[in-house]
Amino acid sequence: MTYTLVLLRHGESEWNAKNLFTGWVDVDLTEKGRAEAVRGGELLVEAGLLPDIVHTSLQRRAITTAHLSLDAADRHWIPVKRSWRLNERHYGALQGKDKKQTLDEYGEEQFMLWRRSFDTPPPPIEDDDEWSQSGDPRYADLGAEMPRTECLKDVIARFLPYWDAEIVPDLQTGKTVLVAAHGNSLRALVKHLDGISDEDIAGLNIPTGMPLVYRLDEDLRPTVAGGEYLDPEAAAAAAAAVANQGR
Ligand SMILES: O=C(O)[C@H](O)COP(=O)(O)O
Repeated sequence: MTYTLVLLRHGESEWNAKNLFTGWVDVDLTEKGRAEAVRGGELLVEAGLLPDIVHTSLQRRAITTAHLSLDAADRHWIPVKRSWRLNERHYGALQGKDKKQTLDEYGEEQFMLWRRSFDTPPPPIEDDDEWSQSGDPRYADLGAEMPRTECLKDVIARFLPYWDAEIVPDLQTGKTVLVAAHGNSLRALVKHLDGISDEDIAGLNIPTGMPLVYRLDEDLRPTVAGGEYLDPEAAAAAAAAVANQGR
């Protein structure tokens, strides 16, 4: 018995296209991002992988990606669960900043610490910053849990309770589970599934709009390390482009 989990990072967003740090800012998809989402759904059909349930973040780019892919796969009707715990990593005071300008201003080492280190968060965002989520009604119940910056370690800490309580039980009923989320919330999940070290996770990048399939054994260990992209060549090229953002 194996469980089937499909991970899908949202398609290209407006701020991916502009090369801006996004985090919890609720930007939309570009036309290219919408096409990626539709293509993701077509790849699911071609692989015979039809999701029975979908989990998304509370952010438009993941919600719309899930909808467009499932629509293309004629699975627009399946149950959906959403949680802030699947949101992108909160990028703190970097939200809204240009990645290249940030690299030029702070240098390679600091840029990569903020972007890919396991446990160094960017400076926190001020509540009156134009890109703060303070006062956003969708996070009203979070209270003191509402992040103002996060490193990957923080994302893992807020993501794992949702994984254990909501996603694992769905997998264990034999459902094909789609998780439509974000570059860094999916890096948190992949790190957990594959047991990637705190150092090595820095080198892992997740491309937009490319379904990544994990078959998990009964102990929730991947039968193939790293899972399998449905379009591996396109995924490798797109992951390299993510790694090079800011350059
Ligand atoms: O929040 C963002 O800017 C992106 O979704 C992820 O960015 P990163 O690849 O620079 O972490």
